[in-house]
Amino acid sequence: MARQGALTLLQGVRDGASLSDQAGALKALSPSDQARAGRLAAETLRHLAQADSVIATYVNRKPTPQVADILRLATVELLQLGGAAHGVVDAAVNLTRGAGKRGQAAAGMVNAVLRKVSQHEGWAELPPQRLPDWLRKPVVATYGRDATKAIEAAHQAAAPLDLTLKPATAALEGGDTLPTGSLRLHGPVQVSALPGFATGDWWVQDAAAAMPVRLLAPQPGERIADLCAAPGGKTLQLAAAGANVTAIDISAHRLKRVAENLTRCNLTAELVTADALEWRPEIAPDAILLDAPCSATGTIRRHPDLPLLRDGSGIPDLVALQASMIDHALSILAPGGRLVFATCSLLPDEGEAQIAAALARHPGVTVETPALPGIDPAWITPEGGIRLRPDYWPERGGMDGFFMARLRKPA
Ligand SMILES: C[S@@+](CC[C@H](N)C(=O)[O-])C[C@H]1O[C@@H](n2cnc3c(N)ncnc32)[C@H](O)[C@@H]1O
Repeated sequence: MARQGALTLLQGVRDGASLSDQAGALKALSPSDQARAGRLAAETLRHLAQADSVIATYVNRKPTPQVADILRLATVELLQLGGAAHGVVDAAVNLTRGAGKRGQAAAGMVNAVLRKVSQHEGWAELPPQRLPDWLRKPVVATYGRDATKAIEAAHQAAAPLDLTLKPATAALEGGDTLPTGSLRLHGPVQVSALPGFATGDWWVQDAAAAMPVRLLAPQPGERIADLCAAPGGKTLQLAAAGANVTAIDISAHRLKRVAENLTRCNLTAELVTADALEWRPEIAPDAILLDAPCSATGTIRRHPDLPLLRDGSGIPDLVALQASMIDHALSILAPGGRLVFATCSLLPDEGEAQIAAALARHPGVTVETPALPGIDPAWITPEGGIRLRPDYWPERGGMDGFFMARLRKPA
C-alpha cells in the first residue's frame, strides 16, 4: 500500500503538485503507510538522477512515465534503502501489472530490469543529483563549484528533526543539543508521540530557521510585529521570550496553524490577517521580524520536489515583493527599532543583495552583527548578515539554507 501511495505522490509531482499539497491523496492509507509512502517518494526524488542512470544501463526502450516511476521507486528502495530484492521486485511487478494494458505488457521487462538493478554495483559512488540549471547557475556563480557539489550532496540526505525548546525546558533523551541551542533528533520519529508534545514544551523548527529570532533578540514586554508569520515557528519563539507579539499573515487559512501552535504551547499573540504591505499598527513596534516569502531554495532537503516543480520564473517578483516589504517595515518601525529580514533562500538576490540595496535606499539605517552562540564567524557576510547553507555542519546532519540580517532604524 505504501509503495502504491509513493507512486501516486510521484505522479502528482510530475503533474505539478507538491508533496505537501498531496496529503489528501493518501487518505485511504493507514497513518504509518502514509508516512512510509511520503518517505519513499521523497527518497526517490532525492535520487532520481542516480536511479535513471542505473535503469538506463538495463532498459532498451524508454518506459512509459508510470512504469519509469515504478522502476525508479524500486531502484531507490533496492540500492539506497537496502530493500530485500525479492520483496521489492515482486511489489514492483505487481504495481506494473496494475498499471493498465501497457503496464501488463511491461511487467516482464520490469522484473528482468530490477533483477539486474538489484545486483548493480557502484551506487554509492555516483555523483549527487545536480540542481536544475535555473538554480545551479546562480548557486555556482555565488558559492563556486565545490560548494555547489557539497550543497547537492547535503540535499540528498534527509533532514534530521530539530526542535526549539521553550525556555527552561529540559532536553529530550537521545537528542543532541546543537551549538546554536536547537535540539536535534535523528531517525524517523512520530512527533506527536514525543514527550512534551502534548504539553507544548517545544515545537519543530530547523536549526537554521530558529536563528532569525535569536538575531532579533526579543526582550520581555517588547512590542514585536511578525509580518509573515504562518505557520508560526518564529511567532512561538517571540512569544516564548515574553514579547508582546502581533502575528500578521496574508493567509487566514495559514494563520489557523499559528493559532493551533500557540494554543498547544500555551503561548499568546495577537493574530491579524492582512497584507504586510498595508498593515499599519497604531503604536510603532519596537522590533519587526520579516521572514519574507521567497523561493524556499534553502529547504530542498525537506522539499526534494521543489527543483522539479519550479523553474525560477517567479523569483524576480519575489525579490521585488521583499524589497517593498523591507521599505514598508522600516516605515512602520519605531525610531531606533530593529528589523530582522530573513529568507530561506540560497540566492543572494533574496539575501545579501537585498540588504545592500535596502541600505542604499535608506541612508542612516545600519546593520548590526551581534555574536551569536554557534554561529561561525565565516558565516557572516560582508554586509553584516548571516548566510547559512545546507552543507554547513555536515558531521551533524546539515541545516536549511537561510539568510538573515538585523537592521537598526536611526533614532
Ligand atoms: C516563509 S513563510 C513564513 C514562515 C514563518 N515565519 C514561520 O517561521 O513559520 C512566508 C509567509 O508569508 C506569507 N505572506 C506572503 N505574502 C504576504 C503578504 N503580502 N503579507 C503578509 N504575509 C504574506 C505567506 O502566507 C507565508 O505564510
